[in-house]
Amino acid sequence: MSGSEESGAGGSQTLGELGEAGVLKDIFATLTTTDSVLVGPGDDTALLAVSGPVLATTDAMVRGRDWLDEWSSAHDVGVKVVMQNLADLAAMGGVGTGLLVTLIAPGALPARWARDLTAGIAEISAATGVPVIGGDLSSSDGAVAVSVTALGEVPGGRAVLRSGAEPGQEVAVSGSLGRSAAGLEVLRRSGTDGSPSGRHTGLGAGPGAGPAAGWVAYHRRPDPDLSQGPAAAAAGATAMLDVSDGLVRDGGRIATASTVRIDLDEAAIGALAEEFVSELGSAPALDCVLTGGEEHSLLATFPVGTVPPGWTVVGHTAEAGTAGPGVWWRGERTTGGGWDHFGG
Ligand SMILES: Nc1ncnc2c1ncn2[C@@H]1O[C@H](COP(=O)(O)OP(=O)(O)OP(=O)(O)O)[C@@H](O)[C@H]1O
Ligand SMILES: Cc1ncc(C[n+]2csc(CCOP(=O)(O)O)c2C)c(N)n1
Ligand SMILES: [Mg+2]
Repeated sequence: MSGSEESGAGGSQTLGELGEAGVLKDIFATLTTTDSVLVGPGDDTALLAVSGPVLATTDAMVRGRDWLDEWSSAHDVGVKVVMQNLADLAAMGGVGTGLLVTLIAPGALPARWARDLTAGIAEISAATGVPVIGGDLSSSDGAVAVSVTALGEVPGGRAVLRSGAEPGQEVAVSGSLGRSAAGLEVLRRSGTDGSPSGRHTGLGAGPGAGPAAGWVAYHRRPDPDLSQGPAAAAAGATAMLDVSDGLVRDGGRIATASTVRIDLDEAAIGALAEEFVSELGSAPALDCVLTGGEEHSLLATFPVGTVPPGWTVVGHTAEAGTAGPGVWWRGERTTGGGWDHFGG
């Protein structure tokens, strides 16, 4: 949001100086709406017209845990935290109807950062047609956290749960795997010491050139094809989720919820890893595909022969058997890897 970064009341102002009303005024000025928003931001609650069952999900990002200021701009964080939520809606076969945004930050935070965050949120909101309908502000002694709650609906009328997979079905992914993790790895290798190569410039995709720059850009602002959620539901997907914590960990969630075994296809996974091999090496490349989080591509199961166009088959389901539900790779159950906020 280059425009408002330069406009407004000076570039060095803090949230404390702007005050709550000032911050809200800035935020409201950037927002767009839709016909189903009967009352938008500014009252005690929003009022939404809905025509059926409502999807509800929430996802938060915390500075130092989910992003580093050296690697991601506030605009990146805004885009990403909304996309995480919209991907969860898509993973049910749904689309968004409204977003609630909470910002918790110290008074010393530059107002420019909050404006840039809001610009990122407003940009993805406008691009996807999902309006911000409200939110909350609170302060902290230093932590910065952004939480988004998304409401949605299921256009096809059938929400796709994690629990519907059956033995003998195909397991497929709607887009890339490992790009966000590869981008994070490129950023890690470039360092966080403030050197020019490790700094977010806000201009290009960041460190590296060619494909690596694309992975970094994807890590900062994931761009999964959200339309594949409703498309998969319409095609008869039996189970679905978005890959936020890694193929193995998230695949395990479908396996457990559905009581099936998922066998990953070595050739298909190897082909997806190929993109990363020359830059990262073979083992890290494979690791990105198997355990990389924050991708937000959709992972779904389909009866054989019904996988929709644009999806890549990465495995199949089988009876859980005496070993129980789980994900199998190269003939063995795999449990390790993937993201866990508390390290489990
Ligand atoms: N603090 C909480 N209180 C109540 N329910 C929670 C809480 N945290 C998570 N859940 C629920 O647990 C389930 C798993 O949450 P999780 O955040 O892992 O979702 P996910 O879709 O697997 O991951 P992601 O949020 O990265 O997309 C969800 O149904 C979520 O609503
Ligand atoms: C500085 C920094 N370190 C690590 C990561 C990686 N990371 C953070 S949360 C997450 C999984 C999804 O979380 P959730 O399940 O809450 O949506 C991953 C893979 C990052 N983005 N930035
Ligand atoms: Mg999810």
